[in-house]
Amino acid sequence: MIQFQRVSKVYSGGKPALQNINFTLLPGEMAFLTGHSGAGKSTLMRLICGLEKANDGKVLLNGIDVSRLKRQEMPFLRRTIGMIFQDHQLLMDHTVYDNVAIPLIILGKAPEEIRRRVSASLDKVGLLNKMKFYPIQLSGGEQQRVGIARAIVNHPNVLLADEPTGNLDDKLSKDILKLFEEFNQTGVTVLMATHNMALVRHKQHRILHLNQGHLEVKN
Ligand SMILES: Nc1ncnc2c1ncn2[C@@H]1O[C@H](COP(=O)(O)OP(=O)(O)OP(=O)(O)O)[C@@H](O)[C@H]1O
Repeated sequence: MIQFQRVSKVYSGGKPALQNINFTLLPGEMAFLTGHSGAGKSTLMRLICGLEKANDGKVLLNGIDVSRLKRQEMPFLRRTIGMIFQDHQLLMDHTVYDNVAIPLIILGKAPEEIRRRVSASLDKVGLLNKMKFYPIQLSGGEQQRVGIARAIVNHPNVLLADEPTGNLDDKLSKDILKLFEEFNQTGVTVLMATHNMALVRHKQHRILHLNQGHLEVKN
């Protein structure tokens, strides 16, 4: 579950990026986070995973106040979250397999478990046959799917995706969205930021709309 209680964020020297944000995303819920460029979408995502701290209010993730966690407690929090970025942040000098394996290597998992989980993740995103490729040998959509496989390899119960379809055409964007919906159907809480209203318009999921740092919850 993700809960924001009267959350505000101001970057030093700037105007408020988020003002008095209140919402709850229930376990297993899926929602879109929309808004114009600079509305505060990335800031909100970064607050959930502890990459930024709120100036005011509480950000609760599975009941834990993220803004009060100590630096050394952060890795425990991050294990429960899968993060996907627009620019996917893959290591270009590592194979697809290695990129997906990284979170598990960091956690010190046994090689056999790593093999099993990486294969399962790559299978889910349809890239099992490309595990030995390097990211440069893949299309933009495939690279994005490697980033998704890496985000789900540790079985997170929350998936945060910040403009995951930003660089992709309509067909690929719909494919990626379908993938998130499939994860959501297995009980994963999903929050996906996008400025692509056409992509989300006919979907049933809740829309959290940011307008200059203020939240307007639609439907
Ligand atoms: N590290 C930072 N330091 C100072 N100001 C920042 C920082 N990051 C974001 N901002 C400012 O906070 C506001 C919200 O930015 P944010 O990146 O959260 O918006 P966004 O909705 O994700 O935009 P986009 O769709 O363009 O990615 C903007 O005014 C931005 O300039």
